[in-house]
Amino acid sequence: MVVATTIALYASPPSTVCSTPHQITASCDLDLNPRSSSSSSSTTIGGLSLLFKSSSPSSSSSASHPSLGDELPSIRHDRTEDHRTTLSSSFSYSPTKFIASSYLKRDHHQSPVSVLHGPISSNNSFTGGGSLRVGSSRLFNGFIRKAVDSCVDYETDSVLVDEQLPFAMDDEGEERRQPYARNLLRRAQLKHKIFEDESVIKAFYEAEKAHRGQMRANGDPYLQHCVETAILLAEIGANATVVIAGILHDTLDDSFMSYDYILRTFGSGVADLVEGVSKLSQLSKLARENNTACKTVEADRLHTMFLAMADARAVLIKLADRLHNMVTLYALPPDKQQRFAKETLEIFAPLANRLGISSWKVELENLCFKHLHPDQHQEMSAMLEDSFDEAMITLAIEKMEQALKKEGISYHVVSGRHKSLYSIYCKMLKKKLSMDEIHDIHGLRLIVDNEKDCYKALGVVHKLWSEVPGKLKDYITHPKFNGYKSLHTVVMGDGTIPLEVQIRTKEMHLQAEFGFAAHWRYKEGDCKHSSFVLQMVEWARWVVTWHCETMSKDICSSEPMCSFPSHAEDCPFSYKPNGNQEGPVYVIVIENDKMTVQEFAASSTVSDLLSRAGPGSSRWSMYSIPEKEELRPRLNQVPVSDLKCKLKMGDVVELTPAIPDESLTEYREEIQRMYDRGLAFSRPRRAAAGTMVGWGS
Ligand SMILES: Nc1nc2c(ncn2[C@@H]2O[C@H](COP(=O)(O)OP(=O)(O)OP(=O)(O)O)[C@@H](O)[C@H]2O)c(=O)[nH]1
Ligand SMILES: Nc1ncnc2c1ncn2[C@@H]1O[C@H](COP(=O)(O)OP(=O)(O)OP(=O)(O)O)[C@@H](O)[C@H]1O
Repeated sequence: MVVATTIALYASPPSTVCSTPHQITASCDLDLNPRSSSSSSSTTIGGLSLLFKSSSPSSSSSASHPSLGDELPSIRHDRTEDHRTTLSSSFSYSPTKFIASSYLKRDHHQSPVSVLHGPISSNNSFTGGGSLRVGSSRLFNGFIRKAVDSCVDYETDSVLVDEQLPFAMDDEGEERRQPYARNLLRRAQLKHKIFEDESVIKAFYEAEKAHRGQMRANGDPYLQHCVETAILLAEIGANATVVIAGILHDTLDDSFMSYDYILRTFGSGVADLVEGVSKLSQLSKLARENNTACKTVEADRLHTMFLAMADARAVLIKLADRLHNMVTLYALPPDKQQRFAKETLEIFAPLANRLGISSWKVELENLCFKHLHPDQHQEMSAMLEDSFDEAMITLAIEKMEQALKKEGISYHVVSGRHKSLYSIYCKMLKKKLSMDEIHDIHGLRLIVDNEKDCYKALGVVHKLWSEVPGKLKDYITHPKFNGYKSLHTVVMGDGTIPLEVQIRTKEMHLQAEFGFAAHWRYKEGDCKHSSFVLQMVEWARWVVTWHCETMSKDICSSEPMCSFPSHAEDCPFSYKPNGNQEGPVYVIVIENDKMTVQEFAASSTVSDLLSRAGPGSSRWSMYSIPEKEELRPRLNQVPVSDLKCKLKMGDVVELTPAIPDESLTEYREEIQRMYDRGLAFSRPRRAAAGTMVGWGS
């Protein structure tokens, strides 16, 4: 059965809600009525809202987002009834968003990457059928194409998708042998057409073989985790390469499967991504074991390192992996739950935020909150279950639309959101407020054409609802220090619930989502990010956004609505992977079982690192290293053989590898000899002899 899939992107805030699995989308022209025979789900990415609308005779369920978590069991979907829910029974949490947009009326000749676009029609976009449509929009031909050239494997994608597979499928035989696997695959296929892709099916059976017999702590077959991870990726619009890498993401670490095998079977695009995820997993494990994430500076470096050292898509896979692990965290012992939740809150939720995948960020944060502060979580969930008023937001959007039309004010998007549980909790703590004093639990955002319309629309809002005195903020006349512009007001919505309304133009909105006043920076508070970090984040967001763009069958003649504000030719935030060699490198240094994340200037070498470690802190001389490999510092687990070797982002340098007990005497002697030479080297340098291997500094 062919399922037509439409991907729509809206300029709306990332969705945040914790009381309901329903997404409600209001629209003037398109049939986005949740009760119609189409099903849809939304998520946000790159600050964009993505609406996946899938019209299929079988999709009879109401519009719903695939839900995650188990905040509010009373509204849990029956997984047998709703094929949009994820496979695990513990999933029920879902963000909600309310969007009404005159953009829905726009034709489909638009680049889906633009932040303020309406829906992009894209039949079969999940099948990856046809080659990837790189360069189909001017915007894409320009900056993004250049920026991602070196890291996105669109060639590989198209090969995978278009050509005959270089292997014989034996899935029928496999199916007979592993009926549970067949069921798992069928259910994944019901959720996403991409799971009907031959290469994805092949990956599924490879993963099944690789993980056969392995079980998760919650009793599920391991394969289930691989599929759930891939489903999460498919849900944000990932293409076959990423979904395949998602299915195989644990094979390098947890099975017999080798990089070479993945390379031969699926190509370098998939193999490199799986390797990237494996490296991220190792780093994250190191950080977790060393509590590194608790230290702000180091956590910050880790965020940047994650984005910089791997293709941003590997980070996406790692995030999906972590999200599913968080959903099933209940199955681990309490101390592990705490460690994982802490690390997720400190590393992965901010990463999701930086990448603009707010629905994942919200889900991760709420799950962490639940594990780290179960009492507060429960108390707040109960309170919010009463106070969240979904219908009020839908109604308010409708009223606003009607009033704007009546006044002849054209608008682009009216969107609404509930504030997430965790966000409310943080705001209460930060501002020492009670829940009643938080006035933006319910919020609307209106995006209009020009500044004049902002003020006109404000008048409309104040006519519709009564203004809460003292809450009007005119950041247009008086922009914030970071350049943030918008009008904010709080009104009493229908009933007694306050409603925050933000009104801005497209340009102001782009500034608020990306660039200097970007929401992720606002949320990270006072951190002073170097321009390198800012560029890295913007670049990673672009890679991710670009990646989604390729998912949609863009129309070649599409004219970008407005270009990304911070990525003009001379934009200081435009990260150029090849051009910008000046950024620092972050390296993990392990010495005496202590891990630090250190920053080095670009082009620094192992020798620079050793000299920083200093003679007192390490037994290595910066000029020479022992002949015995076991005694050498290790760079990414390999004994260093060249002190001039350049450090790369994310390298792991072990200064004090474990020495086997039985050889201690022998090693001590060698260390002593090395010290003697090291001292000699601090005077005029001479060639190392005997057991030493000499390297120039
Ligand atoms: N992207 C971005 N959004 C911002 C920024 N500053 C404020 N906002 C948005 O505007 C909302 C309210 O900000 P303000 O009106 O300044 O309110 P406040 O005094 O900080 O706090 P409350 O009034 O308690 O919400 C925030 O919840 C954000 O959604 C910014 O610098 N960047
Ligand atoms: N009034 C609103 N209408 C629509 N979306 C909003 C509104 N206010 C914030 N958002 C968006 O909701 C998402 C979640 O934001 P969140 O509620 O966590 O923080 P915030 O309200 O922006 O900031 P703070 O917690 O400091 O008040 C963000 O993408 C934000 O841009």
